[in-house]
Amino acid sequence: MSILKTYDYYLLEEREYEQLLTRNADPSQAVHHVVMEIINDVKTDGDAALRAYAQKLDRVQLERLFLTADEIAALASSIGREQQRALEIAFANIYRFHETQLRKERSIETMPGVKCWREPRPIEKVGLYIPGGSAVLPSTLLMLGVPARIAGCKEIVVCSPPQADGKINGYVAYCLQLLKIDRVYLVGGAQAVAAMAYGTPSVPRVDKIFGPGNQYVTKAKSLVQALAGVSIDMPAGPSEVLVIADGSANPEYVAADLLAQAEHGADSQAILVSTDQRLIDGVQTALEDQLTQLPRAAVAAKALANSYAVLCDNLNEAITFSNRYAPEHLIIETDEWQSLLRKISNAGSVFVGHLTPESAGDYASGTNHTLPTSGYARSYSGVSVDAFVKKITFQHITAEGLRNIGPTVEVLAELEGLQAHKNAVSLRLR
Ligand SMILES: NC(=O)c1ccc[n+]([C@@H]2O[C@H](COP(=O)([O-])OP(=O)(O)OC[C@H]3O[C@@H](n4cnc5c(N)ncnc54)[C@H](O)[C@@H]3O)[C@@H](O)[C@H]2O)c1
Ligand SMILES: N[C@H](CO)Cc1c[nH]c[nH+]1
Ligand SMILES: [Zn+2]
Repeated sequence: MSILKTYDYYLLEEREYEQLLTRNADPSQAVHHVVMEIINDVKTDGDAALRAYAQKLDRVQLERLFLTADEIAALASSIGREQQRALEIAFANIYRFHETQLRKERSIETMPGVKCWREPRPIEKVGLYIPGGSAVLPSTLLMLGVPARIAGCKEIVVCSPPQADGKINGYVAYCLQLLKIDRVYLVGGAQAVAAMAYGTPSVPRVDKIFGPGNQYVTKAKSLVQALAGVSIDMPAGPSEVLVIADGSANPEYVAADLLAQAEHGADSQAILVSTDQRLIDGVQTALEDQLTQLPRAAVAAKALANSYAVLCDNLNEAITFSNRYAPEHLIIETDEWQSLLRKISNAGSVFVGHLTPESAGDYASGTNHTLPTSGYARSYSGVSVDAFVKKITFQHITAEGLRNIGPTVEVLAELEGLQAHKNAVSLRLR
């Protein structure tokens, strides 16, 4: 039995091609309506709405909506040394990769005496959403908290769904300590996004909201961006992977990489694009074997039911398909990977060679795992330090500079009919 339905690239009609590229559509607007109601409730009722949704959606009764530094420290102390060490190494590698992103830019003299430059300034208040529905992801806290710290953000608000005991996971607590964040809000889903967008008596309003999440979280981020005037990092919804593999690939590795994203959630998608039918057959067999070994087999099996394989004639076609799909993660498992890199135009993060599992980037190699999904890799980058700063432009003009640039500005102001603009220059040239 084949787990992945296989399409022949050559036989794809345009409409079918389009359907294969579409994911997480909400045609009945069901998610939209649910999320709109949650946003309105939080906006109107504040903390009371957050408590009610914690009860309804997370099955937890909460008095206080946050944990203090002492409570975080107690939870963090419960985790093992091996796990602490792994989180510390991940923290250090993520820090090392991201700190170079805050490089000072050069000042440019566009004409003699006319100098222009840009300087970054941290976004003052940022909100980080750490998913906690089907799996708790402490790694996501490192992926968001490290660039926020490097950028110098003054206030870092962290929200994550409460566990059944009304607390958070000890690994998340340890990451909070590594990041020197001394409070965490026990709020999940769309209600967390709404709380950070509007503010409630307990949860501070922020200037920009970051973080991945399920379809409710992702929808809430796009809605509050329009309704509350708060910025967001990007649409970072259910995880996706597209693997390009040829006859040189190991089917066991390919199957493992597909399953690694499939186990995130039933709405995840794992796509195999190959030039070799035997490789596709081998991956199907390996998927069957490996799936039975997974604790989250039921979730992964559902995700694979939304997934598929595409058989192409050559690697150029494979890249063309991938560029149109614009995957969150692209893995290239072929000996030819070097010649393909320059042809990649749309992808969140790329993993090349047979020994580069995507899991390395999910946790510890240093790159960021908060990435655009659902085709948004066509126009968005993943999270980086840049996302936590604004870049302000500056300029200084000398007397010589004004003589050089002034006449041009006068002509342009005149042709736009904006006399006051022209005067601001002419007065200084007199
Ligand atoms: N793109 C990325 O960068 C990236 C990174 C990490 C994780 N992810 C994705 O993040 C997602 C995490 O999802 P999750 O569900 O595990 O955690 P989550 O924290 O995003 O969502 C859990 C919350 O969803 C809300 N919710 C659940 N059912 C609801 C309903 N019927 N109506 C309204 N709200 C409801 C609840 O408030 C709950 O607390 C996964 O899809 C994973 O693939 C993406
Ligand atoms: N693959 C996820 C991004 O889509 C990130 C993650 C966190 N933990 C494991 N994986
Ligand atoms: Zn992952």
